[in-house]
Amino acid sequence: MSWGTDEIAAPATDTWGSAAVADDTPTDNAEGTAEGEAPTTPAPAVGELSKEKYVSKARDAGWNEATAIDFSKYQNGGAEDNDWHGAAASYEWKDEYGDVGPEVLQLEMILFGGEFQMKRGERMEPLELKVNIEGPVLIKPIKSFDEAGLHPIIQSNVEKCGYDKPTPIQAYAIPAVLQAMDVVGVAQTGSGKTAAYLIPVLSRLMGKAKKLAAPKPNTADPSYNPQFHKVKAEPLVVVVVPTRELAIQIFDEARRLCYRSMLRPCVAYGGLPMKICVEELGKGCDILIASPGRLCDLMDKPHVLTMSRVKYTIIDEADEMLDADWESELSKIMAGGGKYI
Ligand SMILES: Nc1ncnc2c1ncn2[C@@H]1O[C@H](COP(=O)(O)OP(=O)(O)OP(=O)(O)O)[C@@H](O)[C@H]1O
Repeated sequence: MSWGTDEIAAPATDTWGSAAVADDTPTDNAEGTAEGEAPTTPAPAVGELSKEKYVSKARDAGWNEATAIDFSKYQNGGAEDNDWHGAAASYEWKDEYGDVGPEVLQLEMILFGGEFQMKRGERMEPLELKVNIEGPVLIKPIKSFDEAGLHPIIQSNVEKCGYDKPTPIQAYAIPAVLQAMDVVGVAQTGSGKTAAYLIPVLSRLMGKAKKLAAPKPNTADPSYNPQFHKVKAEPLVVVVVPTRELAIQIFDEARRLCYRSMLRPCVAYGGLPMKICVEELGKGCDILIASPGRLCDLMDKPHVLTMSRVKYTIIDEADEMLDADWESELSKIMAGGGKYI
């Protein structure tokens, strides 16, 4: 795994943030097909549905929101708040689906309806447009998401998120990642960096997930029993973030973008009961968003997590993560659990 040589920089007057995507599969091309897509009936637009009705149906159907946890039950200390966002509803995959799962309107309301989740950024227009690119290849920016040749399911999820057009960082980073480049992206805060790496990475994995991903249990099946059916988490994508707030925010975006895909996102961050983390990972995990300390703890439990299938490593807030404080954790993570300093 190497650090990026192509740099995308959008100078701004504001706070800065950065994200680095490292791709372990440099020979692949962007996938743009949805062979075997399951036939679906067109759904009414979310806005036309009665939100209350679908959210309440969703709850009846067992889709769980992030729920408060009584930490006194776990007694492992260290937890400062009592929200466990890792158990928030995400798309549950069944073996019998083809490459694309059917729509679940109740979940769609939760993911894209906006009751629980932050969605489309309203202040994208005034974003600074000055862009610097460094690297051997000149990237032609995309002007629309259509132009990017995304997998249809990711394209549809982007539309459901209400993203009309790519932000500057997305216009450059999406085609670069789709062309299997390692990318270092720097842009002002709130400029859509999360989607800038998640969209192309997920799009590239779609269609290949069946081949690449580890088998996962049918958690949607009522007979699912964690004791017997739990698996080892073998993520294809690891996103490392410095704070739990950021981890939760990225997890939310991943839940939306993974809708109707067999890619299952999970989040793990410090301060939360390890027992619950392990339970969630035991349901299978393709996209792992984690804080460095917790990720290293999990890597020390090879029966819970292995990094052997990782294809993409993303370091969010890379400027902060590359600080000396995180050196040993990052060395371990980048070495994939093998030798590290
Ligand atoms: N193309 C787009 N059009 C409209 N809204 C978007 C687009 N891309 C992302 N957003 C929304 O913009 C908001 C900010 O995005 P995001 O959190 O990814 O920014 P960021 O650059 O990662 O910020 P930070 O540096 O604070 O982490 C989010 O609500 C996200 O859903």
